[in-house]
Amino acid sequence: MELKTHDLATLPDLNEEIILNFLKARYTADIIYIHKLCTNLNREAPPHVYALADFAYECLKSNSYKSQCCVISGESGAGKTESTKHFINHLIYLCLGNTRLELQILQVNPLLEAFGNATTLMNDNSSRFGKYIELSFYNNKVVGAKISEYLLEKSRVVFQNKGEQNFHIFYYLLAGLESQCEKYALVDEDGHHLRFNYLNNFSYKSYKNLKQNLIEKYDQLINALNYIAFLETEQADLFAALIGILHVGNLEFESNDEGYATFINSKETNLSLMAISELLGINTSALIEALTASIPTAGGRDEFIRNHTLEAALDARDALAKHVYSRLFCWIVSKINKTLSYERSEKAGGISEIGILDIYGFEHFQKNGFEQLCINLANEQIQYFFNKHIFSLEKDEYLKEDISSIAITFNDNQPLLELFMGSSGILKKLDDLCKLPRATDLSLIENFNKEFSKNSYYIPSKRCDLNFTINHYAGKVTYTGENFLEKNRDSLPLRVSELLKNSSNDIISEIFSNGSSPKETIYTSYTVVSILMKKL
Ligand SMILES: Nc1ncnc2c1ncn2[C@@H]1O[C@H](COP(=O)(O)OP(=O)(O)OP(=O)(O)O)[C@@H](O)[C@H]1O
Repeated sequence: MELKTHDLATLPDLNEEIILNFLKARYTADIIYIHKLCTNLNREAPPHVYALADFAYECLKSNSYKSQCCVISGESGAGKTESTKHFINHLIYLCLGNTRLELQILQVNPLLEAFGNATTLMNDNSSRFGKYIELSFYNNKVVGAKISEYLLEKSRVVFQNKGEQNFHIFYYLLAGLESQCEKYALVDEDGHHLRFNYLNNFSYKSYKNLKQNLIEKYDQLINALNYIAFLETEQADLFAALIGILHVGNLEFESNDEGYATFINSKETNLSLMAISELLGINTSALIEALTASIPTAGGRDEFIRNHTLEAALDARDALAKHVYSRLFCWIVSKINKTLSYERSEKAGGISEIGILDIYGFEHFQKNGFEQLCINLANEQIQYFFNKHIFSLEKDEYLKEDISSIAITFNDNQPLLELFMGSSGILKKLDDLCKLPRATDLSLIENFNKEFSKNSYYIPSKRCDLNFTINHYAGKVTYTGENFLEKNRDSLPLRVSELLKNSSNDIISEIFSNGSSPKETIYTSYTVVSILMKKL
């Protein structure tokens, strides 16, 4: 096929066949990524992510160092993360990138993807967090970078839906640390691979075919960690903590005659207990006590030790795993930021920034939970931002020029944002009910149905169940309110966090010594979406 144009939008007819033939022709001719075509606002440049990066860079230079922001959007699997990487790659190319800092910036993505991405039904490498990357420029050269991360999907650490996986890092470690399988208790006393409950869709049969690839990924990860200045001792503590999390998932409990949780003593659970003591560096008999009973807290409601039900013990166990993982993730990001930071005072005045926002795309699965609700709400925010800029501002422009005959209509999603984030909206109700000890997921959904049924964006279930449907800009999505309260509370028993604070694993004790991180308040969903809104 002869390529008459590089811009599909200029073709008179456009269908799937034409698009695929066009892409194949470009691929065969090897003209997909050519940096030099997209420089100095080249008029001949094709519509391309490189051309966009070039445009941002030129605006920054020509606009007296005016900072720029690029928002990348699209549904899950659309190519946002890949585009972000190409965008940054081209910016570095434009700065004639060859400094150590620039090479470090290029290593950030594989590192973050190992810890923050996972295989989902829609994408083998789906981002399970949102990120905003700011590159700082001084005299048109990159002098530093900063990453902000949002709303890591921590529930994935303890459970994955059918056909999905846990965060990539766990599989890289299983392959990469195989030669040290005894140290990490990856095999039992007969030398058989241990099965980890937190990798619920993982089978060692399929792992055999993937192993080589996973080892390569592990090696790349080590390179990236070394390059971004993670010390060897830090890497050892980090990996110990991560494998420790997998062993936490193998702690099992049962309900005794009185309805209280007791630890199941077995060969497997004892092996994991020993591994936890070694890897997470905590006293495991104190851990079992902390998972099966709460002690009174100063000013708290309880005066006596309260034994946990089986459900409460399992929740406490999973909360431990989720909190350790999410704090490790924050720790990694802050460590990266330290390496990539620069002395602001030295360069005061002439600094400008290009920011790139890449969040997880809109999701619509067969079963959608609290995580999908937060992700889709964040995407509604981005849609609102687009509407405002593309339609509203365009409309104002027309009116300014007295062109009133062109009717511009668009679906304004502001009422939907109000439904969620208004002062008596869904998120406020959720937070309010989280404070009531007797509230249940069912009473929460009943409350939603009572309050919001009249809102055209909210459709209650016809059955008396936990489902409700939201009329999103991208279509209707039915959510199940299962575990909404628990996930929004996101609390860690005090005794467990005390144990972690005193851990002999240096990273664990560090990340639990600084009190609760700001994101771990019960207002999780509300806060995160608000922060994102401010960024836009
Ligand atoms: N420019 C590209 N070149 C080649 N493959 C691509 C490109 N963009 C996307 N892909 C393919 O599509 C997959 C999904 O892309 P990507 O992870 O960037 O999607 P996303 O929009 O960030 O999704 P999510 O919201 O789930 O994170 C990639 O793993 C890759 O296989």
